[in-house]
Amino acid sequence: MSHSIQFSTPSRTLHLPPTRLHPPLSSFSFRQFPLTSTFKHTSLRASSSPSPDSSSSSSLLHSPNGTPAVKSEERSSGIDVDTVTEAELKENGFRSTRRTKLICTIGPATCGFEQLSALAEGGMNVARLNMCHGTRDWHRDVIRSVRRLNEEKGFAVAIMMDTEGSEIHMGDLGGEASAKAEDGEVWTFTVRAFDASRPERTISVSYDGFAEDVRVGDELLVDGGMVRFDVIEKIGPDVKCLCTDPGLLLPRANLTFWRDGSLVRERNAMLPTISSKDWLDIDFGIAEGVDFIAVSFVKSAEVINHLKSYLAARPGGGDIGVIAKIESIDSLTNLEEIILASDGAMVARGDLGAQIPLEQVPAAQQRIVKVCRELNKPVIVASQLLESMIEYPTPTRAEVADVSEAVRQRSDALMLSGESAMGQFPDKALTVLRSVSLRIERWWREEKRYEATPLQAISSASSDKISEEICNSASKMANNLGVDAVFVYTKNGHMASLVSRCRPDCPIFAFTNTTSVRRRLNLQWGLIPFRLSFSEDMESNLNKTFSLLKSRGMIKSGDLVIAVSDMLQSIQVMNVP
Ligand SMILES: Nc1ncnc2c1ncn2[C@@H]1O[C@H](COP(=O)(O)OP(=O)(O)OP(=O)(O)O)[C@@H](O)[C@H]1O
Ligand SMILES: CC(=O)C(=O)O
Ligand SMILES: [K+]
Ligand SMILES: [Mg+2]
Repeated sequence: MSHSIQFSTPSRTLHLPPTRLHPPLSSFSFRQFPLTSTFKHTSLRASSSPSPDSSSSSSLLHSPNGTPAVKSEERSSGIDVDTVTEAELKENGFRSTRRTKLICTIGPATCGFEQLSALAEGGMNVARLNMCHGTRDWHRDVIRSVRRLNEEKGFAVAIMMDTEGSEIHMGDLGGEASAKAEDGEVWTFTVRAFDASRPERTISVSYDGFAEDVRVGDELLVDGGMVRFDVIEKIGPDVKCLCTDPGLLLPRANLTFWRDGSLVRERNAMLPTISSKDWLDIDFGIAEGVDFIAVSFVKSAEVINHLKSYLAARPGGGDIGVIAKIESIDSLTNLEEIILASDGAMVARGDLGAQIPLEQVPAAQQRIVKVCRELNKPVIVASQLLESMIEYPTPTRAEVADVSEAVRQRSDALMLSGESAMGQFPDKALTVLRSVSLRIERWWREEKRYEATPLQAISSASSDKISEEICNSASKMANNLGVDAVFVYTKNGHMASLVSRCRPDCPIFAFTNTTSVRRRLNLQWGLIPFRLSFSEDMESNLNKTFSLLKSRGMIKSGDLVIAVSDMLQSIQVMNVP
């Protein structure tokens, strides 16, 4: 049985494009939705089986006679869903499906096909590549491995490329993994390049103006204070520094210098947010078809707009989401306009904590998460979530509390950095993120602890306003009726993000017809993205979806669902036939 609320939109008042119009009904009409029971069953092979050994062929669709497989991208009548999500749904039921998305930075510890495969099995939704490290050939290999994994094993792992940016950082230590600076040692920071191996106690600096900008008496902080030096002498391109807080120097670590207790932003503040090297990396990202570009050290909305217009003008570039990394004082000053211009934001606490006092980072995080939610942009909480797991197999209690807080704030995604890039326990770290997310989500859902965040209206165009109201109402209805899932049919993903923004109690099945939109949706809270070819006819879409999901055992007769769509602006409530 089905009820539908249709928003009839007389063109006289709302000027919707003709394709959105449907026969005039009373503004809010309930009608029976006749669902045919003559489902055409497509025979699906291993894709419905989550078992690891069968998953290598899991995205292949077999014809009823069991002959040749068709690649997921080529078939038109099937449905693609992430094999791990599918397994989770079947195992735990809809309600306990994880809502918080997980991002892993890929590095030497995780770049092999089997290692990537293990991360995908462990729940990685997005793989991040930090262009500060590695060669383009190395990154290309990782991107291709992830794509192969998606095709062969039925995942929808998205790829996020993170730009290097042109803030001041150390060189790469001539191939060494780290260097230890001891208390009282004198080190040389230099803008000279070394031809051969790195001279002892010498570090190269990326910024040519460094030796001119620093002054004797300044304090030099590596990675926001992991190691500290006092500047004691300047000799041409070399700056002699005395180590005052010992520690490990890591390749390409960020450098800041402080004078009289304040961060010095001299001419380095004028460095371009996107350097010439970054533009080459961006061209590489477009050519390789990455899903997101995360822009480091964003200072204003202009750079985001600039990049977005650059992407829009390039084939395939328009499919790439631009994520603003909030990690500088300027980005906090211009937060709202930056987030409005972007397709999402990252709370990059590592560098942020080097630019503002550490005790201000939690409040900044809360503010960024809140602004993103209000403006309907996905938000990622990043850096040091499980830092101790780089070396140890269990997290500290404090780290678990930090992860819990990010989940409780209902951020869209959590990110691993060194834990997955070069740590000893990448899979265990991912398991901790997954289990803490699930536990906190369940706890808060059961106790109905979520404060009702009043969401401000964000749309200006009238048809967008209708979509927004539909999603707000559908989410509220979903909570009040305790439905099993919200189904959203969306071509460009916007309607799905509007439902996600409401953070309803049930999972959101987002059906879209392109694989690139499907992968991008994988960053957003609570969305379970499916690829499905659908038509303008909601009745046939629903029939097709029910049939395909039932045949895979993902839904069953009697499940209560709410369906919304951006083609036909309607809300339908129905039991699966
Ligand atoms: N592609 C890579 N190759 C080698 N090492 C890597 C790679 N990516 C990351 N790492 C290692 O993992 C550590 C943490 O990685 P991550 O990219 O998260 O650094 P970050 O400092 O948090 O990011 P950012 O440079 O964007 O501020 C790095 O310091 C580096 O040692
Ligand atoms: C992730 C990142 O860039 C940071 O935390 O600085
Ligand atoms: K970076
Ligand atoms: Mg950073």
